[in-house]
Amino acid sequence: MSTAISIHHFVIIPQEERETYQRLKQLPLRTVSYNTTLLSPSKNTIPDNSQKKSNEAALILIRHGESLWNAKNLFTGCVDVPLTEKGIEEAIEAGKRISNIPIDVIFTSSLIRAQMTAMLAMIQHCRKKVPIILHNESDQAKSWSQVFSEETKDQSVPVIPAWQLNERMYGELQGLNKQETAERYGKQQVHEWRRSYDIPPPEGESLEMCAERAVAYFVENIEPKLAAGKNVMVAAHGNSLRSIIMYLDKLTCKEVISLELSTSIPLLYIFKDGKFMKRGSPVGPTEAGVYAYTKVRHRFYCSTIFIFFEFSVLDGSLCLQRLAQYRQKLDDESLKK
Ligand SMILES: O=C(O)[C@@H](CO)OP(=O)(O)O
Repeated sequence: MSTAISIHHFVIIPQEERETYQRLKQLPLRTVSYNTTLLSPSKNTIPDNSQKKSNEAALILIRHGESLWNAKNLFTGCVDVPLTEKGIEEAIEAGKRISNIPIDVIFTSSLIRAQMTAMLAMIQHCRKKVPIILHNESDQAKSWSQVFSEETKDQSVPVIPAWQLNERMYGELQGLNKQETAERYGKQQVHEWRRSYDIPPPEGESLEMCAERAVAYFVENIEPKLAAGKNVMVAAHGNSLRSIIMYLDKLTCKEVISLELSTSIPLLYIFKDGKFMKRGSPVGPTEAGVYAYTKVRHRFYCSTIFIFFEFSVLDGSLCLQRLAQYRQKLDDESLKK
């Protein structure tokens, strides 16, 4: 139901950003009418695929929310454990942050924590398309999960599970407590097993070995979708995503050591002309450990205060659009640096 609502958006801009904002205020703006649904915090601007330039696509990477073994501080690797309640909330929150970005296809690992995260996030999506897991474990599984209505297919988003995106196999550390393992083998040794590029944990995979399958899968299966203009979400794991980010950002073996990913924080990349451009997280305040947060955007969120008051629909929507343009401008500027 479309209900008129009054909202006025005051923005207090930090001194050093005021000039840019003044310039942005002069930009010509499309007027839109909002209904109550669209005015919820995560649903203020809805880009449409039809407006998207064909040679450009969005890539969202998301590490799963907190798992039961994350909460117990156990090495998990390829052991298939579900999310905690906190992990579920994190996934829902992540979904709110990306709810305005149209998603054409989702890739997940074959592990339940990544799949839960993708599904819970999609429930928040403004388009309300249904994520459907495409089972490919056997021909029968494929054939038995077919959908026979084009209209229903249109209202769904395919979810492709791939074991290649699984967490790195932690070998004989799986199920051990991280703190106790550090006490037993020494902090330095355990840090090398956890974060180095080429030192594998006992009987497990190094990041390099994990990259051999995860990055190869990304290049062969995910990049072609992006090149075809499809927006893709990848729900995976701390280390499989570290290896993919290493590839996207061309990080060195040394740089990747300090790359840490928070649980369930969506990272956004734009794929354009064969290149990946890192963007800040789509919406929301800064958080410790958010890898893709740009410096400029971080400063913006830290020093800007938003106050909402009742006013008119038109002024409210204009203000929201200007703010979105302002954020975009900050990201574009930060990308040039
Ligand atoms: O236990 C694991 O599988 C991973 C991710 O949670 O841990 P680490 O941070 O040590 O790579």
